[in-house]
Amino acid sequence: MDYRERLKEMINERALKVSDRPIFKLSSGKMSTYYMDLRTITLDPEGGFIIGNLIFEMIKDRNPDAVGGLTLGADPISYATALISYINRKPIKPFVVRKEPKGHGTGKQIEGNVKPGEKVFIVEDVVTTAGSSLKAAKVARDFGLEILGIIAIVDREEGGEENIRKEGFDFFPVFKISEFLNR
Ligand SMILES: O=P(O)(O)OC[C@H]1O[C@H](OP(=O)(O)OP(=O)(O)O)[C@H](O)[C@@H]1O
Ligand SMILES: O=C(O)c1cc(=O)[nH]c(=O)[nH]1
Repeated sequence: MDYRERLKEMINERALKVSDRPIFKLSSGKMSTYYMDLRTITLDPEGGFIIGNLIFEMIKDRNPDAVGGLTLGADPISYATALISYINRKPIKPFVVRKEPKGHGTGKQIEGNVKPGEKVFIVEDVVTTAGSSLKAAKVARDFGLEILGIIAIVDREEGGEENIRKEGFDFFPVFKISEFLNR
């Protein structure tokens, strides 16, 4: 079984929760009959290894300097991709975008070893409205990073892609929700 197939199996077995009533509250405030708890996979040795490999393969030929996104969902994805990139002798640095600038110390909103002018991909576990990934992309762009695109493990196909493209960013989902659910 290839990495994508195995990841799909893990999502079906572990991450996808479905109800006949809209019991899941989303980040946008909307209620949903299903929820993708991808942290059960991104924060897992096999899941992290597979995701790191899949994303590294997706981005390596664009020669990005770094990969990162909005904490918390993006963090294990960025770290896994960075570790796999190093093993493959093509290091891509991870970075973290805080939800708000740090209130003391450095006052930074972007943590990591990135510098203005570097090329980056923004990563995300789930895209619904894309509010979170666009926040990360805009903070990164304002810092001076060049955004090569936004990558999500799962796109819920609820307008996120349109919102991302409206802002002028490319979007590369690994899966669309229609591969898991008929809605
Ligand atoms: O496309 P959107 O409408 O923005 O929704 C998707 C976002 O919601 C979840 O994060 P959440 O807001 O639960 O925050 P967390 O990562 O801090 O848990 C998920 O990890 C995405 O970041
Ligand atoms: O929209 C969200 O907040 C959201 C949906 C989902 O399926 N999974 C998740 O982690 N967040």
